[in-house]
Amino acid sequence: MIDVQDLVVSYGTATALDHLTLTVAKGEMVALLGPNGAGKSTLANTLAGLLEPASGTVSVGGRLALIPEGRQLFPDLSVADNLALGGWRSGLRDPSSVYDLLPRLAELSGRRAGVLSGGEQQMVAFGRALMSRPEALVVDELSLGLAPNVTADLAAHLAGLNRTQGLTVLLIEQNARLAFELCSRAYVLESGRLVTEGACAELADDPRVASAYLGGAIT
Ligand SMILES: Nc1ncnc2c1ncn2[C@@H]1O[C@H](COP(=O)(O)OP(=O)(O)OP(=O)(O)O)[C@@H](O)[C@H]1O
Repeated sequence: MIDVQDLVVSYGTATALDHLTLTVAKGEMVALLGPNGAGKSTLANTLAGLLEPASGTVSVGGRLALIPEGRQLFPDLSVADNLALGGWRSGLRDPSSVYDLLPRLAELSGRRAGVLSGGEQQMVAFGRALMSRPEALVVDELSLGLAPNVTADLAAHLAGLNRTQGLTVLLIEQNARLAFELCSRAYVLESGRLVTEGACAELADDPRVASAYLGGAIT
C-alpha cells in the first residue's frame, strides 16, 4: 500500500531523508520511530504529497489520509466544519459514521476547534482523516501531549479500524511502548537514515532500541 524506495527529501541544502526505503503492506500496521529531527514528519508530509522528493520514489496504492503532527485544525471553524473539510475530496458530507465511532465529536460538533482540549482536538483530527474514507492512514505522533487514557482510547480505535476494516496504518511515534503494542513491524530512523527495522517483538529486545526508546531493556 505504501512503497518508498531510495527516497531523498531536502530542505534547500539540508537533507532530511537520505535514501530511505520502507514499505507497508495492505492491512498492515507499521511503526516509524526516531528521535526529534530524524525526518519522520518529512516522510509523513511527502507521503501526503505536501513535499516533493529530490530523488527516489513514493507510491501509495489507495486513498491516504494524514493525521498531522500538532493536529493542524482550523481553530476558528466548528468541529462539524473541520470534519466536513476532511470529506471534501471523498464527497462524504454526512459525519454520522464518524460520530458513531467517536460519539464525543457529536457532542462537540458546534464548538470552535480552537477551544478544545488537546485530546479533543486529536479526536477531531482523527475524525477529519476518517471523513476522507482512507485506505491508508499516516498518524504523526498520536500520543503527543495527550494523557495516557486519551492515547489508549484513540489507539484502541486505530487498532479496531485496522482489524475490522483492514485500514493500513503507518504510526509515527516517540512512544515506542505504544508503537510496539499496536504494530507488528517497525522502522527506526535517525538523521534521515534507517538504522534498523524488524518485528516489534525482536526490536524490543534489541539493546540499542531498548536504551534509546524504552528507557532500558524490557523485562
Ligand atoms: N521547513 C523546513 N525547513 C528547513 N528544515 C526543516 C524544515 N522542516 C524540517 N526541517 C529539518 O529537517 C529535519 C527533519 O525534520 P522532521 O520534522 O521531519 O523530523 P521529525 O523526526 O518529525 O522530528 P520531531 O520528532 O521533532 O517532530 C530536521 O533537521 C529539521 O530541522
